Amino acid sequence: MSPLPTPLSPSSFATTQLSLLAAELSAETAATGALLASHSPKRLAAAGLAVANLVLKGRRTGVGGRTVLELEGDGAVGGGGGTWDGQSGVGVGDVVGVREQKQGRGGTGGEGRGVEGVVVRVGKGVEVAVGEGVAEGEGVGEGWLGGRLWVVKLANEVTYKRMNWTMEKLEKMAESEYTSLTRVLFGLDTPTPVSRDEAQVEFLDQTLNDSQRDAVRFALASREVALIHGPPGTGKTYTLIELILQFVQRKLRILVCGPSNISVDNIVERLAPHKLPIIRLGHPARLLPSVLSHSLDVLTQTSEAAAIVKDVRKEMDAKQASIKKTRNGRERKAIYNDMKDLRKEYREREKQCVTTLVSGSKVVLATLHGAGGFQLRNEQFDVVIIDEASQALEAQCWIPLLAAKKVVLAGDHLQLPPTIKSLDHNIKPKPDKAKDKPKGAASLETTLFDRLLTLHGASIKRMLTTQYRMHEKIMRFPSDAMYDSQLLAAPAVATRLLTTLPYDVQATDDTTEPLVFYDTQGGDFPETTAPDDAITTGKNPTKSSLLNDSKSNPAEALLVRHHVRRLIDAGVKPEHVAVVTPYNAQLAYLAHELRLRDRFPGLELGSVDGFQGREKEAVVVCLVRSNEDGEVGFLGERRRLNVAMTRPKRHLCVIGDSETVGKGSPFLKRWMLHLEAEADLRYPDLADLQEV
Ligand SMILES: Nc1ncnc2c1ncn2[C@@H]1O[C@H](COP(=O)(O)OP(=O)(O)OP(=O)(O)O)[C@@H](O)[C@H]1O
Repeated sequence: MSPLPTPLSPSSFATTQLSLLAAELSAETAATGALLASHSPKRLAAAGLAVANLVLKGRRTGVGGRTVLELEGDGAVGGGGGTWDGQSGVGVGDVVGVREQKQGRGGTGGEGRGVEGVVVRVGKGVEVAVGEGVAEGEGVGEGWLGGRLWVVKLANEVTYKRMNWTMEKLEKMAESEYTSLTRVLFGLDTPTPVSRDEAQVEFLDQTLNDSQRDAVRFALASREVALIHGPPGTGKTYTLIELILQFVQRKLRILVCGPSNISVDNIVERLAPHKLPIIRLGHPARLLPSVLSHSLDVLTQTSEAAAIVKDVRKEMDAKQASIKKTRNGRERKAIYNDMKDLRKEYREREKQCVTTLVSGSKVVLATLHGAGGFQLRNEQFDVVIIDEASQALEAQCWIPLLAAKKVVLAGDHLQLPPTIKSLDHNIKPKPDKAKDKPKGAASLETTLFDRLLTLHGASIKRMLTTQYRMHEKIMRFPSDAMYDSQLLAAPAVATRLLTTLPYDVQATDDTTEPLVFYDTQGGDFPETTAPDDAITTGKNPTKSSLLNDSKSNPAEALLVRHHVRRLIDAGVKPEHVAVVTPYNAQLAYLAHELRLRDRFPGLELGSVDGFQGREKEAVVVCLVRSNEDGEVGFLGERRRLNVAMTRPKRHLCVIGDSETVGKGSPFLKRWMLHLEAEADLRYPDLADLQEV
């Protein structure tokens, strides 16, 4: 990352962001369009981008009067092969298309009728709240919705609107309008130095460790900006809860945001027991059930403040009933007019109710996107806290920041940044948009967290150093290679093994060993490039390849199966084991060729990127790359490897070719040497891995 000029003009920053965002949306739309045009629903499903072979089981009216389609796997087709298994890449909150799945061979995802909607639930099936396009009477057994269906992720243009609006506002802002926070965040001013005396704090939670206390003190004392750097498992959220309580004690009003609903709900859940007046903004369908009692939408119907709304609702219902009774045209018209007035009154009272609820809350929580809603338009906050800030686009962070006085960002810039499609050279934005991309501009991958560290240096940051997740031996390499050897394993986790799980696990070579390395060097475990219909048909040179020359390694996949079986045979529950690999083609191979999930129900298979923020008792990491040229592709991104190796609590098993991988980068070389020296090193024999 090259250092950004200091200081940076907010207006030219905004101009650059607007072009980058336009290129990103265009890349996202182009990628979706190309995939749909060139692949069958089944292939897209196999790659985790869609769910195929569904049927409509029912429909109901959801929150906000929207139609919710309840879809389930088609029993006639049987399991596997791309049917819904609860673990595809489609998740709650995603914008998706529900489409007719044409029968027969050769059909692509671009064919068939469809509607757009938002996923509101996933589980055995998938539920989608749809917008326009589903006829009222259309339902099970009728129209195209009565046939076989599939669900595919689409580009979400809505998420760009608020970012664009925010950047346009910043672009046009006169210098005299900049807040002191804005000036500091662009390096026009330096942050006010923090004096030690200001930072006397009586901690409410006595269990906070020293680095957590330091971070809280610093974030309380800083005037404009504080970064809390939380490496994996170091209690970032734990620390933020104390910080929020301390701010509230100081009579400050707080807005807490995160890039995803789950990041926000995580905080709501942990804040709830403290009985503060808190409000969670956001569509109830997208919130965790456990936080619904704090949802603004729900409170607008159930709280005391909601009484004024209820009265009008009753009157409206009564009028509605009286319309049915009267046949006189003039009377009807009069009632309709009354209804119109009542509806207006209803909306006004609802707005008033929202204002009462929001302004009465000490802590408001919303996604970064949600913070741009009408509910917060005239609200002032003393501090904005952004959790998982290194997973958020900077333009997204500015949605709550334009009017803020102070910001606390929590995150880890040494894990993966948000995924940026326009950086993927396999996806070409439309030619007319491509020219908008400014030369040498910062990338969307540079987060606010990164940029501020480069701009103001480590003095605006405090790092949490005790981790509560990994066995000491699992932690050692990431600590040394990524975090300046600063991590410490909390005593409760430092020596934890699978054999001390709270159920019976046999002591074996695997369960008593926190770090295992199967070195597949020697050429018996070669990688392969996923066969891809976009490549093999070669009909259209612009169309996108489904797995983007994703790699798989069938022999290493057998080794994964072998190791997972050994763990499970020793008594480890499948739900306590995850297999993580950077390559989607390998995931598809494990899921569909070896059918690992069917064999070991509860076992989780995931991509490294998708597993960020998660943890498991035992994790098998399969590196896949094995070739003579020492090509490692995106294994070369050390933040990705850092995420992969910091997910397990008690057992990490790495499967990889040390010869190939070690050539990839100095970081990978160092990791391979570390594993050879410190792990239980095994040289597998392909002959032992066949199915028995
Ligand atoms: N001071 C502490 N004493 C005891 N346990 C702690 C302490 N701080 C954090 N923990 C525990 O460590 C675990 C991780 O905490 P938390 O979820 O807050 O971490 P995080 O840094 O937000 O996680 P992630 O790495 O997923 O971002 C939790 O189980 C939490 O209870």
